[in-house]
Amino acid sequence: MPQPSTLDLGPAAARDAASVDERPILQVRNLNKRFGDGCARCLAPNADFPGNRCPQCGAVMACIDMNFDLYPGEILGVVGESGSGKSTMVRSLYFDEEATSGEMLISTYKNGESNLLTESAQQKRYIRNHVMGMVYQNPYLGLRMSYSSSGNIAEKLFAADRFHVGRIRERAMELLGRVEIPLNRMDEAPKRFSGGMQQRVQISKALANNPPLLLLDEVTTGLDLSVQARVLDLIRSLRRELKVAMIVVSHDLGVIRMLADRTMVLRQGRIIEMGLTDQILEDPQHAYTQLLVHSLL
Ligand SMILES: Nc1ncnc2c1ncn2[C@@H]1O[C@H](COP(=O)(O)OP(=O)(O)OP(=O)(O)O)[C@@H](O)[C@H]1O
Repeated sequence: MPQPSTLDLGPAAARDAASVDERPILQVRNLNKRFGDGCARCLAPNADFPGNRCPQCGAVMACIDMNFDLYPGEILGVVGESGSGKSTMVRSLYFDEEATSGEMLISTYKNGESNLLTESAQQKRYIRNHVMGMVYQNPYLGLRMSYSSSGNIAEKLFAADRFHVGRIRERAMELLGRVEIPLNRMDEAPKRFSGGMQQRVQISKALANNPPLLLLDEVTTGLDLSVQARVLDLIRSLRRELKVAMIVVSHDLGVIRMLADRTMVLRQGRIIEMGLTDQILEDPQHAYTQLLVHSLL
């Protein structure tokens, strides 16, 4: 039986599979992201060329016709080799990149009837503050390093029109306590914290307004194994307690095995396989997944 390369923590789904509601929290339909304008060759309806870079104009098709659902409280893992489109996919869902086309529906936003990708910039800001949280591999992207940790959380609460100073302080204490930042350090700036602590502050900031959906992009990459294990444990317990749905991008199958109920495999911008994590890791169907699993385990 294949074993994860770094952390041997056993399958996630068997231990804490959340009760999965019928209606997806997130539906993604035909998501496309192209870097570059494209040309007659790559924009043709049945364009066909090896890889995802147009040989004529150099445009990169980073996400091609991606379709998937995510259920409340579910963790969906995303794996694939470098350049397969993992980060571009989550960055497009969080509006860090402008998707070229497609639909994204979230059941708690306008009753799941509005395509978030075509909302106004103002609505997208609202969605990023209320409906989704993002945790980046690089904590400098998610935190203001010279603000205090409590100030980082306050910033997120302000953005959601929560201005009561006493309640903001209480909420910061609650969140930082939950991610095990000592409260006597809550007024310190994250730039003085270790990498693992910075990721924990970033997670607490992303959760400040109780979003039902959290996107995590390689959040434990580069951390020591013991620090990594603590962050992963935190993510699992948050899912259990808060029932927040998550998309977890990682090149580390140990992380995916520990966290994800289902996993999607990306190759050259396309989803080539999706299924229960145990099935993907132990009985991959697609030849590329077999290669990926065997090379990464
Ligand atoms: N700003 C950009 N301009 C042009 N091409 C880009 C840009 N960002 C990403 N790409 C291309 O899009 C494709 C997907 O990149 P992406 O970073 O999403 O892959 P990834 O699977 O996250 O890779 P890694 O695991 O190395 O982070 C790659 O071919 C990449 O070169």
